[in-house]
Amino acid sequence: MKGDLLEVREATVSFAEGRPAVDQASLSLTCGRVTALLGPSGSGKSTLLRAIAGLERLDAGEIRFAGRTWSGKGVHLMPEERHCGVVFQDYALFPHLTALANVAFGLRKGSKPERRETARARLASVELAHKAGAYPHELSGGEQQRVALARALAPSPDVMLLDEPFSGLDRRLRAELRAASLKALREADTAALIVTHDAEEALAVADEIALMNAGEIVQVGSPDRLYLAPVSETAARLLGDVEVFETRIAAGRADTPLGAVAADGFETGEYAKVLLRPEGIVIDRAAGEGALADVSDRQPAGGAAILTLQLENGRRVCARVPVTDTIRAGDAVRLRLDDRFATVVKA
Ligand SMILES: Nc1ncnc2c1ncn2[C@@H]1O[C@H](COP(=O)(O)OP(=O)(O)OP(=O)(O)O)[C@@H](O)[C@H]1O
Repeated sequence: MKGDLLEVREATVSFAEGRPAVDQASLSLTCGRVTALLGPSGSGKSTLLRAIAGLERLDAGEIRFAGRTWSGKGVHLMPEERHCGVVFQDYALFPHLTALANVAFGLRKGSKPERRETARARLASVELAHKAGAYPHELSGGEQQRVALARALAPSPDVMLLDEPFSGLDRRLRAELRAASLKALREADTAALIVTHDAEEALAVADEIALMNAGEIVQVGSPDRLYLAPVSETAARLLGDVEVFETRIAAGRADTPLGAVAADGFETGEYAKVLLRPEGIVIDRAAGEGALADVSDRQPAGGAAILTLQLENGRRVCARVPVTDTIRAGDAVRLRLDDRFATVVKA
């Protein structure tokens, strides 16, 4: 129901000696919202998802939904008691059942005709009503994944957990499947968690992103906030390109070769890092103000071009300009920073 919360509090899962696979991770999921769990391979994303689904036990911490403990001290509800829908990357459809029968399979409530009706509605919600009678081998990869989604959504779960659901598909199909899935998830009003290692995908699908690294949740927030105000260099790099300038705070400001950034909450003399997104590098023609730089390279990137710029002190930075921009390799330019794209964090 709208507003219900799934709360993961300091959840820890260990498989062996040493660092736990999930290390005191905290996260909240809200019904009607999609959260992306983004992190590199091996960071613990699947393990956390499996713990929420009840497929892994917690060593510490707890998982609660709408105030009821699912996992915690002395409590471990079985997966079927959690009312979670799970979609894995490999679809796992029953090969001998039609698309409709696959979707109807997990339904327990209602008469047989009612269950068929619910299954039909779910297939329609992923735009596959016309494939109800097809067997999995007669469906494309993207269609199979949509059937898997419809099957997981059919019993109207409180929580939907999707582990890399769009990988293994080509770019165009991925985008289509993503749009269809998001529509179905939002209509279903469930709390959805989508695991991905693809930053672009996380930015595209999520109302909220949780960044995971080495078992820990390092930051949670809206895509814009995470892009513009990362809490650390690690968090910044998980979501996209960033230039990092090591600096020392003086008079409430952090200096970089491209200009200063306000550094509230830091002491004078403290070491810090300025994290600057590529969009925050402003390029002026050589006559303007700012740090002098040579354009050492220009690479096309679709509608944009990536410039490599060498500052007088030898430091290189990369910036994006529209493909229509006439700056070329060999040009001399001036650079300054737009502090809306800069954040100061502890060194
Ligand atoms: N059943 C298991 N037994 C032992 N170690 C495991 C088990 N499952 C996961 N691990 C380990 O836990 C760590 C986290 O794995 P996990 O699969 O959760 O990461 P991930 O972020 O989902 O990675 P990927 O994106 O590659 O799927 C890894 O070091 C992995 O080797």
